[in-house]
Amino acid sequence: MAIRTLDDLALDGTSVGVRVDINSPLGDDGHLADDARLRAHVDTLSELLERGGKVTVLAHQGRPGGSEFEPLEAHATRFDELLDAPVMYTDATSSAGAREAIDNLDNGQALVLENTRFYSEEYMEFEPARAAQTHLVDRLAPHFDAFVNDAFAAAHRSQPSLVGFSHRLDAYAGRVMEREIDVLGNIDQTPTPRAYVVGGAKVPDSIRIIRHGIEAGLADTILTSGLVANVFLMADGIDLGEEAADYIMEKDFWDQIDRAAELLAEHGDQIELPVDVAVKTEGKRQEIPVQELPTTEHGDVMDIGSETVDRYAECLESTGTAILNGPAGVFEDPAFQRGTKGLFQTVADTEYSVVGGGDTARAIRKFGIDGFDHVSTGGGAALAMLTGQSLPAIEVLDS
Ligand SMILES: Nc1ncnc2c1ncn2[C@@H]1O[C@H](COP(=O)(O)OP(=O)(O)OP(=O)(O)O)[C@@H](O)[C@H]1O
Ligand SMILES: O=C(O)[C@H](O)COP(=O)(O)O
Repeated sequence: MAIRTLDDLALDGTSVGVRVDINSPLGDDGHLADDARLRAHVDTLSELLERGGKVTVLAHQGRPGGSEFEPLEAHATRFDELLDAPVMYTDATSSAGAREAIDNLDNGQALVLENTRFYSEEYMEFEPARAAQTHLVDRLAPHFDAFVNDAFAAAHRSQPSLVGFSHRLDAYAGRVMEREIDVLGNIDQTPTPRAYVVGGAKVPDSIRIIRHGIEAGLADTILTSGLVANVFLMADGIDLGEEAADYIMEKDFWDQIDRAAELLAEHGDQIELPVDVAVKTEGKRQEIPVQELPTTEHGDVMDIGSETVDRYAECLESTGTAILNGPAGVFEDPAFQRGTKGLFQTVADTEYSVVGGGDTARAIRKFGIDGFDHVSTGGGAALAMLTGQSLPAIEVLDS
């Protein structure tokens, strides 16, 4: 891949359109509940500003109709605090007013445009050449001298602001994009043996990651946890009880039990399942060996048990690379954090560790776990890369 980076971009009063991904969880009153994605882009934006660029930031927040579909004013205010340069905001994306604000920027000043998804074409996916003709790109491109894409977390979307500008302007990867491509695009070069530590609740995605990891020869061992492990346990013939079965049914994951059974039949020697689990009994955590399931009084299976954490830790001791996606349990509930905390700490202590997933990254921050070699900013994008798919917004940067 030949992707130009900020090292290849000469800046001297240059007007740069920069696509970032600052799509963030919002509090009830619309404030930013987590600014991690904004902080991730500080290096790229500071570098462009310090080197004399006139920086216009494009980004989305939420999805049309969703509760987090909000303006970017709070994001602009936070950038103003995080960056050593003035950051302005305009509540327009490509109107005459927005274009005038871009043209009025001085060297070293930044402007955040309004949520790109307030404009309807932005929530559609196009071939890059067609995306370059959309109104948003058509109106803004003449006001930029160059385009920087730093929005790795949205790189799996072929939406206008992500793939269109690269057809009209010289395009470069920002520092976040560069590092993500470097790490996730070179997983096959990391120390072996490799373990995929797969948990969380997106069972179909996880099963795709596991199959690709094994079949592409990337993963030597799979350590399952979270809801993913529950599905594998059921596929292995374990009766988890009525509540767990109802939950799998409610999530429409019934057919995933067959997918998991196929994987166990083909590659069972590489896939580890929990030996004990934590359930909710009268509101409290209770750990039960898997062989003792189902018990009549317990509720849903909410976490992996301590014995499983120890066994997985032993396995990771001889692992060169651990790739982690998905919490080991319902970590939002204090009674079911133990598995996630224990397992994540062990992964962080592995020789080389890579982490992907929005909730996974949130759990890491919540528990203050340090020591990972790479924490991806991407959820769906990291997942797409780990399953060997090519990402449209990265493809168009390849010159
Ligand atoms: N045993 C379980 N039963 C039900 N839910 C679980 C279980 N274990 C973990 N979870 C849930 O999984 C969710 C996170 O899983 P998910 O697959 O979305 O992670 P991620 O890939 O890091 O996140 P994102 O989707 O934001 O990229 C958490 O909300 C957690 O409560
Ligand atoms: O949060 C994400 O994964 C990215 O910002 C992409 O958002 P989307 O799934 O709404 O396109």
